[in-house]
Amino acid sequence: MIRAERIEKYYAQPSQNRIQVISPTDLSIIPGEILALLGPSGSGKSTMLRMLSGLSRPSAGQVFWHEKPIGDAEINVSIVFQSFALFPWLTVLENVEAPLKARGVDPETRRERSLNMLTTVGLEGFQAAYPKELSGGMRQRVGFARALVVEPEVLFMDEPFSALDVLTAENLRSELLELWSNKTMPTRAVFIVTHNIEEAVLLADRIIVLGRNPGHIRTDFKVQLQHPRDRKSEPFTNLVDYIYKVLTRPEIAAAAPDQTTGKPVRDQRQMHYQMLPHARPGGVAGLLELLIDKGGRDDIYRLADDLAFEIDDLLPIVDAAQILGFLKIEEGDASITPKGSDFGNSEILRQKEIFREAALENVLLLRQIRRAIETKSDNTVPEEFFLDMLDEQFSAEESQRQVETAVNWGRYAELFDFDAARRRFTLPEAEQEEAEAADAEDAE
Ligand SMILES: Nc1ncnc2c1ncn2[C@@H]1O[C@H](COP(=O)(O)OP(=O)(O)OP(=O)(O)O)[C@@H](O)[C@H]1O
Repeated sequence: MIRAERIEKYYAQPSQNRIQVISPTDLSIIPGEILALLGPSGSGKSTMLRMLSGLSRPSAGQVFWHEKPIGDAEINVSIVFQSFALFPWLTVLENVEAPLKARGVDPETRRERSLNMLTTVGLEGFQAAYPKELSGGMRQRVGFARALVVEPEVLFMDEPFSALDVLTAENLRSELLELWSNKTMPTRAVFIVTHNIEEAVLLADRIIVLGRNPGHIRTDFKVQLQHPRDRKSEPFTNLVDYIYKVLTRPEIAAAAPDQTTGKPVRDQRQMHYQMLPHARPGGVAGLLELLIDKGGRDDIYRLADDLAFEIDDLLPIVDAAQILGFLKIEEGDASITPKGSDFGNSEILRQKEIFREAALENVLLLRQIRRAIETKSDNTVPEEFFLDMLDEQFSAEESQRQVETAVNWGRYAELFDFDAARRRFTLPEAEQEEAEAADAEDAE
C-alpha cells in the first residue's frame, strides 16, 4: 500500500554541512499487518512516520501510495499522536467530526458516523464533554475515534500509549487489538512507532528496529506468535531479548530467534567494529554498584525509573557493561556476571585492572590502539590512522565519537593516553616515564 524507495532525510545547516537524519531506506507497508517501528531516541522514528504518511517529504528518494507517487495520489491515512492533539475548544463529538468536516461530509452523516465511532471506542455518552474534562486514557480514545472515523486504509500511530499510565495503556492496547482482529476497525494496515519493546512484541506482525547516526534499519522480521500473546512465554521473552540485543549490541545480534525453538534463523552482515556506546567507565561502575545493591539483577526499565533516568540514557551504560562482560541481559533484566561483581566490589586500582583486562579482551578498537602504540618504535600513533578505518563503517562524526569514547576508556584503563595537541595516541604517562628511564639507563 505504501512503499518507500531509498528515502532519506537531511537538514541543511548554516555551515553548508547537512545533518543526515535518515540514510537511504527502503520500507513497505502491506495490507493485513501491524508494523511496529522501534528504535532509540533520535533514530528517526517520527521522521520516518512523517515521510511515510505524507506529512513531510523525503529529502531524496520517493514514497509511493498504491504505486503512485504520494504527492500525486489521494491518500487515505490517519495519525494518532502521543500528545492526543485534540482541539481543546471543541467537544468530543466535534473533535471526532472535524476530519469528516474537512473532507466535506454532510452534517447528518458525519454526526452519525462520529457517534457510532464513539460507541466503538467506548465513549458513548461523552459526546458533549470537552477534552479537559477527560482522563488521559479517554482523551486518547477520542484520538482513536477521530483517526478511525475517516476509515483510513493505513492508521499511523506515534507512541500512542506513552503518555498514559501502565494500566490504561494496557487496556487500550488490548482494545485496539480486539478492534483490529475482529475487523471492527476499518483499516487495512497499522504502523506504530514505539519505544517500548514489549509493546511491539505484543502488538506487531512485523517489527523494524532502527539504529541511529544516521537512522537506518538494523533488523526487520516477522512476529509469528499467536494472539493473545503471553508476555511470560519463552518465544515472547526470546524476542524481547533479541530486540534488546539489536538495540544495544547490533554486531552480535546476528539473527532473529526462531519463534518456536529460539534458534537463530538467518544471518545478517557482521560488523567489523562494534559500536562503542558513549558511556563513561565511572557510569559503568555506578551501574554495577547499584545492581549489586539490588541483589545482582533488576529490570532495566525499573532501574531507569528508580534512577529517574530516561531509558535511552541508561542503555549506553548497560550496553558498555555488556560489551565488557560485566552484565548480561536476560528477559529484559540486567543481571551481573561474576566479573561484573568483582569489578563493582573492588577498590579503584583493582577496578582499573579488571576494566583493562575486559577492554582488551572484548573491545577490538582498544586492543588495536594498544597494539599499534606498542609496535611503533616511538610508541605513538596518529588518531587519523584509526579514523580512516572507522570511517569505513561509521559516519565521520560517529567515527570521531568512537575515538573519543576509546580515549575515555583507554585513559581510565591506563591502556594509552592521547596527546590532543598532536592528535596522537601515546603510552600512558606512567609507562612513558618508565620507557624514558630505561632509555636513559641504556644510554649510560
Ligand atoms: N528540523 C530539524 N533540523 C535538524 N535536525 C532535526 C530536525 N528535526 C529532527 N531532527 C533530528 O532528527 C533526528 C530524528 O528525530 P526523530 O524525532 O525522528 O527521532 P525519534 O526516533 O522519533 O526520536 P524520539 O523517540 O526521541 O521521538 C533527531 O536527532 C533530531 O534531532
